[in-house]
Amino acid sequence: MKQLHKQTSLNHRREEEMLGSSESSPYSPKSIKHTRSLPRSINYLLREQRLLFILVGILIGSTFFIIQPTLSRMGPPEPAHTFLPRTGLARFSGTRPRTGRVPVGIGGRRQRIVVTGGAGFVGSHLVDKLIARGDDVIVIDNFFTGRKENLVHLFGNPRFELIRHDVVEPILLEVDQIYHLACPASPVHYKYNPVKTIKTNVMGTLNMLGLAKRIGARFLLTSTSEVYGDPLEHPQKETYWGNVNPIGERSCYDEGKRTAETLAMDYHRGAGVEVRIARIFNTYGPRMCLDDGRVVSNFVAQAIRKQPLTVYGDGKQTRSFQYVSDLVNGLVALMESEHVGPFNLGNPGEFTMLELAQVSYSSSLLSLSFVHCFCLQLCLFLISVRICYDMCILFLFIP
Ligand SMILES: O=c1ccn([C@@H]2O[C@H](COP(=O)(O)OP(=O)(O)O[C@H]3OC[C@@H](O)[C@H](O)[C@H]3O)[C@@H](O)[C@H]2O)c(=O)[nH]1
Repeated sequence: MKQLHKQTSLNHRREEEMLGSSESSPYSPKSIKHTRSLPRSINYLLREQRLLFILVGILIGSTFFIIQPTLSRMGPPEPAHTFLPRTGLARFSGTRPRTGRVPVGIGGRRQRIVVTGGAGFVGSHLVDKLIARGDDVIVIDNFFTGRKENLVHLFGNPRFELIRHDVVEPILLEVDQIYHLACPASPVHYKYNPVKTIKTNVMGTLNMLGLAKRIGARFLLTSTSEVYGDPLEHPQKETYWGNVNPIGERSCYDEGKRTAETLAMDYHRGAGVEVRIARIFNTYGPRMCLDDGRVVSNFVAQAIRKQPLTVYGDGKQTRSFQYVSDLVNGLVALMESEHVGPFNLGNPGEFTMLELAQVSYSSSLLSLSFVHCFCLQLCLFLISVRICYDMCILFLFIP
């Protein structure tokens, strides 16, 4: 401590001496530099028209920065499929620019879309379509019936995000469109926990409609043909109000979806939310679970396992079946249209469950006979190759 103190005092003294000497000298190096460098820099600027070049450079730079935002607004025309929301924010801000305010560096033309239930059978096909056309897609799913395998091919895609979230809880996101699919749809699954099913339909739809209202997004509800209950009219038009049992085993789904439709229309009429309502009829296609419990997957699973096909009741009840890609095209077309709905999405051709069973049975026979045929031909080919080989050995090497 002592030594340190000593050194400090010595240094202090040296500094004082240096300061004193510089003050006492009338020509300190600093002041000389200052007085001489100022006119020299001005001279340098004025020589060889340097100042002129600097001014011209500033002029060109400012012109570019003034004109550039105007040019970026005059971008190429939007592709036919893009939709830009005209509600919500437009009402609050009077005249909303078509692309909205987007941070620098983000392409303002792409749409940001939420798909609830996007890891499910229909949802994952919808996500594929939206990603393929160039949109940014956020999937919300609680994986009750949805599976990550349905979306695993999109995991590396920078325009895709997956959030594990249950729609019965609120969530805040900034998007242009909301496709609301989240709800178990197979009778086996929705009857498994009926209270949860109706909660998902009511609370989940309420939360997503609240989000749509808050951010000015367009909202599409995937309702169901089951809102017609046990219909007394065939085929069912959208104007038919249905024949639904409010206390039955299926009511959690039927009445849940009917309430969801009511909520959508109330938000539309009361809060000006742009809604679309699709009533989806029976659908089939890839990514249906074999244990889904619906008639198509049941028949396929039974045919593969060579079990008898189970037809419930007398088998005379009719259904129509559409392929999943047709449904997805319909959902997107409805979202982009001006039709609020409700709008039936299905195949117009109906047939009975007995007819479906017959078709499934003949198809399974066909596929079996094809496999058998192929195996038989393969065996014959291998046997003939072996015979040729033996014959060659016999004639060439045996004297
Ligand atoms: O193994 C089976 C399964 C089902 N069925 C019958 O096949 C018919 C279709 O039943 P599904 O379970 O496939 O589907 P449902 O038509 O009852 O409900 C469906 O309707 C439309 C969608 O929106 C709903 O998500 C879905 O629940 C019913 O009459 C059912 O009794 C069989 O005969 N055998």
